[in-house]
Amino acid sequence: MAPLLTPAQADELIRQDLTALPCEALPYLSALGRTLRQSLSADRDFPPFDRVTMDGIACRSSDLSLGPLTIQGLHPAGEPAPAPLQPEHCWQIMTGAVMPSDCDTIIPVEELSISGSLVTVLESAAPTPGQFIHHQASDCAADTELLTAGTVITPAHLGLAATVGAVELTVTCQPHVTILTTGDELVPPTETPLPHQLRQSNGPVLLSALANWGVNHSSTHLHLPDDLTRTTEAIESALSSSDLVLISGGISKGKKDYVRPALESLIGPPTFHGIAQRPGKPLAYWKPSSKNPPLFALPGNPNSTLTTFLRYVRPALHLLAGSPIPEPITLPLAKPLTPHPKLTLFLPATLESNGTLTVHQPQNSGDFASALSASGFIEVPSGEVEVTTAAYHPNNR
Ligand SMILES: Nc1nc2c(c(=O)[nH]1)N[C@H]1C(S)=C(S)[C@@H](COP(=O)(O)OP(=O)(O)OC[C@H]3O[C@@H](n4cnc5c(N)ncnc54)[C@H](O)[C@@H]3O)O[C@H]1N2
Ligand code: MOO
Repeated sequence: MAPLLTPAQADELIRQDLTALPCEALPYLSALGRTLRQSLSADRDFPPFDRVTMDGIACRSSDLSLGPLTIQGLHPAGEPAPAPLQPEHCWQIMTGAVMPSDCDTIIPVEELSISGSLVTVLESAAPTPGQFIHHQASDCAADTELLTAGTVITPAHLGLAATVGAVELTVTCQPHVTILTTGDELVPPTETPLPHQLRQSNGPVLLSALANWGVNHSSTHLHLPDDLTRTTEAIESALSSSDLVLISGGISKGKKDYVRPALESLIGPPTFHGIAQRPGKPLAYWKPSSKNPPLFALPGNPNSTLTTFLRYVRPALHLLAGSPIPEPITLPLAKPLTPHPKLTLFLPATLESNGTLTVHQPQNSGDFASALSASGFIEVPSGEVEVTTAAYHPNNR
């Protein structure tokens, strides 16, 4: 193995070669979680008219000192602006209605005494002219850009798309991801393993980690025996049919670790192999070329596969989607922690309600149970001095 990189050096090598996949147009309701590749602007002023914000009456403030007002009629939401208001009259008005242009004050129904068609303002009320009016264009003027390309679409964004009538959205195509897992010792989760066997779990973890990303229907998974020919054939086929290839296992120094030899025979040496980190030290990466899409060979220990997916593949998915990579957040640790002298540590952690991080120290990279209750993981660079804060990567992004 060549000298080990730092995580930051690996990030640089991964990030310099990845660009966004092509776009497609989708009905807006199918675009949740996808990356927007157009901007969205207000098609009109918002609100588009002076909008009433309380149920009550609309009147002229100058009429209020003259005694009870007479109700001229009802002016609900969804009606065009009403006829001119007669002197000493008012409109019974509803939230969402167009503010009549000859009125200046809204008084909520709670501050009124209504008897037949006569309305008296309660003595306890002190209406101010202009109150309870959401003025036209006060949220934004027509043509204001509200969402930029690169936005990952949330329900609130779809609400905006509906509001501005953007019923078709240009988004990034989903990547077709091929997942290959390796290992003679692994049997399908549906089978009962012999004493020397284990059930295969990294395939399901990667499939569902991608599904969390909305990459549901375009990922495939194949489990391979420890066999060079089978491994080479499966990788060759994956390279020709995928936007991204993820391989788990078979990338260390074992006699039956065939992933690197297979890839070297197909596309040459990796961009890097080995990062000074735990877990995930034997991570290897082949950058995209005319012969291959980007390919990550994730170390097979379950913690190593999941952590290297979250730490390295997830940012790569952001780049392929054309969305910005979320930065980790530096937060205080519930207890100080001693770094490793040579390796960056990734440790499962839970963000507590008081804003501190409780760290779950795994026994080893095969100890998947320690991560089960974690909300994310922390990244602790190598060093000699105890640390009291750490960079936190939440799982859910
Ligand atoms: N001489 C050395 N040996 C090892 C080194 C090293 O630097 N020198 N690195 C160790 C580290 S760190 C890791 S991590 C592992 C990674 O090795 P591989 O990527 O080749 O992974 P495998 O050997 O195939 O499997 C490791 C472990 O994980 C289990 N596994 C694998 N795939 C799955 C799966 N799909 N589902 C569930 N469990 C899986 C497998 O049974 C093994 O127990 O290498 C160390 N060795
Ligand atoms: O670094 Mo490995 O990923 O610890 O088991």
